[in-house]
Amino acid sequence: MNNRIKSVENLDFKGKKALVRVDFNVPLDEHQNVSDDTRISAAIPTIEKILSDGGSVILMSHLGRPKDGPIDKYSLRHVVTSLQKLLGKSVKFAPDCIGEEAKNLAAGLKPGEVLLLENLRFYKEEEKGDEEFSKKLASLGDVYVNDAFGTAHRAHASTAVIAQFFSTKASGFLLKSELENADKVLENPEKPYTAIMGGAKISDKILIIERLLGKVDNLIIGGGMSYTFSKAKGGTIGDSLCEEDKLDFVLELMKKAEQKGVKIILPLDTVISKSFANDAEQGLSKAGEIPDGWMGLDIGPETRKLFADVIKSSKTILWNGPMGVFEMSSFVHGTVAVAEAIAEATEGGAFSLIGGGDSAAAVNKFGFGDKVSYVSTGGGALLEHMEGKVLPGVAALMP
Ligand SMILES: Nc1ncnc2c1ncn2[C@@H]1O[C@H](COP(=O)(O)OP(=O)(O)O)[C@@H](O)[C@H]1O
Ligand SMILES: O=C(OP(=O)(O)O)[C@H](O)COP(=O)(O)O
Repeated sequence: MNNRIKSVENLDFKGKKALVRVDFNVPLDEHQNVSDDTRISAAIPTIEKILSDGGSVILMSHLGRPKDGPIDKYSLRHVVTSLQKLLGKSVKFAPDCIGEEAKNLAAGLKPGEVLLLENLRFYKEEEKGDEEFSKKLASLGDVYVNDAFGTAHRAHASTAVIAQFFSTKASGFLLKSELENADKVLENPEKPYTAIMGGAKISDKILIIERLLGKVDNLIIGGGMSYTFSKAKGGTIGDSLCEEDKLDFVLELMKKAEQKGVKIILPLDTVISKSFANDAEQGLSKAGEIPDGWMGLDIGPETRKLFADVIKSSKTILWNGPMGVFEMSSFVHGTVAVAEAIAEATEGGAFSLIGGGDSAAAVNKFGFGDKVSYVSTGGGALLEHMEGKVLPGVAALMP
């Protein structure tokens, strides 16, 4: 990381109110309980350092992608219990991230106290990087700290624009250590270098793939991402996830990969389902031959073997995005098979880096967290850092 950026470890927060951007975009179960607290626990060292100096902490984050203002499903209130448990102390909650109540709660914070603000994305100004909104948030604290590695690739109000309103700004422990760990791979990746992409954020991550082509030898595409590739190649994909406006882009991407000598490895078969439900009627189809009225929700057994063989012959492995809807027991097998192959490759000496909110949750859920080299809290952020980009959330911390 750029060594001109201040770190919380070199600051004294005594008597200060630190406004800390964290990434508490965590998976919630059907009862709105946190189902994986990796991202919350990863932010604890920074919070504790500020509190132990005699400062107070105002936490701000997004949760999910709300489109039309406040909605209970995406309320950060749902993370309070987990946060309190991990911190071992009570946390105040502001039901709006700006406005009178947030101001009063922030102003009344005593040293050692923690306040969590409601979801920043309940305001469209957050993603737009609106200056006025940033200023209102900034008025809540004296010092700005960014520890939201998972969101550092977004040039949003709370991750980037806000920094200009502070004379003291710093990276948290998590942001710093994530960048340092990723840099170990970035500097000298041993070959063959294989990237594995899956998940559901297709339009974002398809663009990243293009830029990874200059770095990797193999690119495995699974999960929700793969159906756009199938369709672009002329296949039928039923009701599977697809980014229609990226079909031409994907064809270009495959051409570019061939020119660069990068192997793109796509699924051979797909577990299909009549609806997006664990207990719906299920079947198996060849990739690109999914009948109407069905959707692909996991990679099939032939694909699992194909992907595992490539992974096991790799020396550097970068994985973001589950291979299927791993939250439902019927569609876990692809993600488990890939995690197993990565664990085996790692045991044989490969370096494996796995990132993303859901990917980290999957790896932990299936017990592979300590069988891979490093689990990052960032997915898109990790990939963008790995392609050599300075992330906006990091750039904003430079003096
Ligand atoms: N075939 C699929 N159809 C629909 N959703 C999928 C499919 N495969 C994976 N997913 C979903 O992708 C989500 C994770 O995607 P993403 O956010 O891109 O990953 P990460 O958080 O690890 O960066 C999971 O919730 C998973 O259920
Ligand atoms: O979960 C996140 O990214 P990830 O899915 O790439 O790991 C971050 O919280 C960023 O969320 P966003 O992709 O809605 O901006």
